[in-house]
Parts: sequence; structure tokens; C-alpha cells
Amino acid sequence: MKIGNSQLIKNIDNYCINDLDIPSTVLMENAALKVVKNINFEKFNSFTIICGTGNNGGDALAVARQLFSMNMKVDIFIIGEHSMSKDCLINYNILKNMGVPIKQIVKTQDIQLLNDILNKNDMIIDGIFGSGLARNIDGIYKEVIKSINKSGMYILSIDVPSGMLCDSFGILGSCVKANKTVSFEVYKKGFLDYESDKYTGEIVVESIGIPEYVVNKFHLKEYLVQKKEIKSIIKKREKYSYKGDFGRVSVIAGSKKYTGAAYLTSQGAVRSGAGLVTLCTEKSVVEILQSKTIETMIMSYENNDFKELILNSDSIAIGPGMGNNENTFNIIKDILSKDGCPLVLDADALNVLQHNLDLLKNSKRKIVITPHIGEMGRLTGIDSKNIIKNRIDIARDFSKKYGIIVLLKGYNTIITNGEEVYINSTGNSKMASGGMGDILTGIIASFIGQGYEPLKATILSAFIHGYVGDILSKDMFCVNASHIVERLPYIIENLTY
Ligand SMILES: NC(=O)C1=CN([C@@H]2O[C@H](COP(=O)(O)OP(=O)(O)OC[C@H]3O[C@@H](n4cnc5c(N)ncnc54)[C@H](OP(=O)(O)O)[C@@H]3O)[C@@H](O)[C@H]2O)[C@H](O)CC1
Ligand SMILES: [K+]
Repeated sequence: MKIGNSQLIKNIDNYCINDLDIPSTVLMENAALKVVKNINFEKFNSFTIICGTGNNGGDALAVARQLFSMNMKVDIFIIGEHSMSKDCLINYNILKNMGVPIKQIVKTQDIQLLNDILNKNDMIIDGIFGSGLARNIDGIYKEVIKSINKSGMYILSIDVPSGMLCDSFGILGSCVKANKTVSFEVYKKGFLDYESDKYTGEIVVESIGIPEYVVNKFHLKEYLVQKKEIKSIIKKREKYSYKGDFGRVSVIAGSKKYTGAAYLTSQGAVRSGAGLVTLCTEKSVVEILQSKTIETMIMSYENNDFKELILNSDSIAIGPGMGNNENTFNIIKDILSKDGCPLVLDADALNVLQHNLDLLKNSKRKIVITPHIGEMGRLTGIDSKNIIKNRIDIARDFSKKYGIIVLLKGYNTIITNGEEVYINSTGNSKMASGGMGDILTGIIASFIGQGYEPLKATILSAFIHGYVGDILSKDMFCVNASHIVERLPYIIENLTY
């Protein structure tokens, strides 16, 4: 699903209105009809419609007219004395001409009238502010929002919950807490925050009759990855395939201190369907790891066969638990400087590259890096606070500069190849525990090994990893890495049909 900000909406609107001669009232009517489409009339038949004086209010007035024409009960309120936008006024006048009463809320005393009605109708429709919210909400607007939220009634917000910014998550003073938000054309960037669903409720994005090529003209290629997209990427397995078809995946990971990281990375690869997984690790821990796994072959990277293994791999995951040391650096430097299969670099593989980023840039291999915020900070020299604030731009720029795929972990993990940006929609805080990232690294290498193109493999893996966590966390207080490993193949199977 496309993600966008208020500038994108302005550009699209201007083009439609000025270049295509689509009257803005047509767009407003389409918007209103899409709001109506999202109302469950088996449950809701009477409506309190609360309007601002901009185009969001105009949408709400058009919704009111549509509902009135369907013989629904409507109580309409306009807030404030601000002059109306052109299209808001057009819809206001139509309702007046139809003889539909519209009440105004200007002073605190007027709120009593609103309060009296709020609980009498089935639903509140919020059309106070949309993408034009420009400053802190106070005065009568704040009081109305307080009444709406206190009412306990079902609330549907038009485009954005009034009070929420569109461009990055933020509440300007106060905000409607909706049960459902019907947003137009694009998923607003402001919705991308773990706190936003407290205000948006369920989000539905509806097209309002703008041709796709017009949206594409201005869209910055930022997408939200949801189940629908994943189902179109993931392939069902042919009945008559053999293990060679699903790739030889090598995992270089682990050290005396961190055997778990090596184990989990390799299990991520095994349990997501890699044909053959070989775990290469420090000599001293080979035996321990051998006793832990059955499906994975284990060897030391000091072994003579190591170089050949690297040559014959279809993908390689490197880094988890290796230690930030010279030995790790030498192994990575050697692999990066030779042409060959795609690589997934994580954890210590990234730490040792901190001051050697040219190795990334000059490598002929396809590379995916999977830093968390701290690792990204070390790679870029940008402090964590700023990375969190500008995650998308920083990930995209880094990806472009080094010609690699970046998966930046966190709430709404970001995946980018420098051109397109994909934002993952799965995962939750119950998964915040050790070893989660190691599994993800293994899954990505596994899907690349299975023949998925690296960007697609990375998008797929991030989604699946979080999706398994989301499903498990419905019944669990916390979800650990081993739970994810255990459920992986079952849940991936469910996504293939
Ligand atoms: N392509 C589309 O997606 C379409 C969307 N539509 C709808 O239009 C709105 C955006 O409409 P716009 O008129 O730009 O903005 P708003 O309705 O959100 O609000 C603007 C008015 O609100 C005043 N304002 C802003 N902040 C405050 C505040 N804190 N307190 C009081 N008043 C405020 C603002 O006043 P100014 O003095 O700043 O001018 C405006 O009066 C979008 O969200 C969709 O719902 C179109 O209908 C179709 C195309
Ligand atoms: K709104």
C-alpha cells in the first residue's frame, strides 16, 4: 500500500484540478461516498456529524447529505466561525437548500447542545480537521474533541483523526480517538507510529477516483507491506522439487561467548525452508553446536573446506555472535572482496565494517544489511535520536550511497534499496528479546537461497518474522526466539494460499 504525506496529497489534488480539469467537488463527493461505503448500516442508523470549515469539513457535509438522502437520521454541527473553504461552502449551501438543519458551535455554552445529542445517535463522524491541520488545537475545538472522546460512542474519522498530523506522527494539543479512520488515496506517514492506532483505530485507505498514474507521478515510492502484498510474493512449493532447489545457505556466526546467536541464525534458515544449511563457526564451539542441531551441518571456518563452501553457496548470512574483532573483519573482508552469491550482514559483521565502509561500496556481491538503530548509528555516525526521527531518509540515503539493501530494525522495520522504501507492518513489543534479530538474518538468507530476489526476500522475511510473533503474542505474555523458530514453517505455509 502506498504511503504519503500532505505535500503528496496537495500535488495530486493540484494536478487533478488544474491539469485534468477534475472539479474538486468531484473528488470531495468521491471521498464522501467512500466514507459511506465503510459504514455498517446493520449497526449504525443515526449520526452526529461534526465538521470543521476546511475541506475535511466539506467531506463531512457531503457525507451528511448522502446519509440524509438514505433516510438516515443526521445531526450536523459546524465548529468555529472561521470562513469556509470553497467546497465546504458549496456542500453547506446544498444542505441548507435541502432544508437540513446545521447547528453551529462557537461558544462553550454551545457544547451542551452537542453533548445532549452525542449519546442519542449511533455514530459520531469526525470531519473537524484533516491534512490541513496547521497549529495547536485549543479553545472551542479542544472542548469539542474532549466531548467526542468522552462520549464513549463509536467514532469514524474522515481521512485522519482530527488533531493528528499527517506527515510524521504527532498530536497537536488534542486528538479524536476514533474506532475507524477512512483515509484517502495513501496511508498517511503520520500513522507509522506504535502510538498512532490509539487514535486512528482500524485504518482503511480508499481511492477517491484519482488515476493511478497521477499518484505515481508524485509518489516517493514508499510502501506499507501488508499480508496482501506478501501473498503475492510468496510462492507455493512445487510437489516435485528436491533440496537442491531450495538453496545452499551458509551461516557464519557464533563464538565461545555466543553459541546461541549461531544456533538461532541457522535455525531461522532451516525452519524457513532452506534446502541445505551449513553453519561455520569458531573451532572451539563446533562440538557444542553439533550436539544441538540435527538438520544443520557444522564446520569451523578454519577448516580447509571453508573456502569451497563459500564458493558453492547460494546465499551467506554473516555476523551474529562472531565478536567485534580482527578475525571477524578478515573473514568478512575476504568474502566481500570476492564476487559471488548474495550476503546478509548483521551484528558483528556490521560492527567491524564501521570504519571500512568502502568494502561495502566496492563489493560486487548483492548485499543486505540488517542493523538495529544502534548499529545504524555506528555505521552512519548519526546519533540514535536522529535516526529514529528520520529513519526512512537515513536508511534510503545509506542504501543508495553504498548500493546495498538496508533493513533497519525497529517498530515498523524499514527495507530499502535506495529507490523504493518498504515499511513492515508486523511485529510487536512482546518480541523484544534476545536472538530475534539472529533468526531474521537466517530467514533472509534462506529466502535468497530459495531463489527470491534479495529485496523481495528481505521484505518477505521481515513480514513473516513479525507475523509469527503477532500470531503467537495473542496467547503469550512474551514471545521468545525459540517460539518463533518452532512456529515458522506452519505459519509460512498459511501464507502460501
Ligand atoms: N486528495 C484528497 O485526499 C482529498 C482530500 N480532501 C479532504 O480535504 C482535507 C484537507 O482539507 P484542507 O482544507 O486542506 O484542510 P482541513 O480541512 O484539514 O483544515 C483546514 C482548516 O482548518 C483550519 N485549521 C488548521 N489548524 C487549525 C487549528 N489548530 N485550530 C483551528 N483551525 C485550524 C485552517 O485554518 P487556517 O487559518 O490555517 O487557514 C483551515 O480553515 C483532507 O484531509 C480530506 O479530508 C478533499 O475533500 C478531496 C481531495
Ligand atoms: K478528521
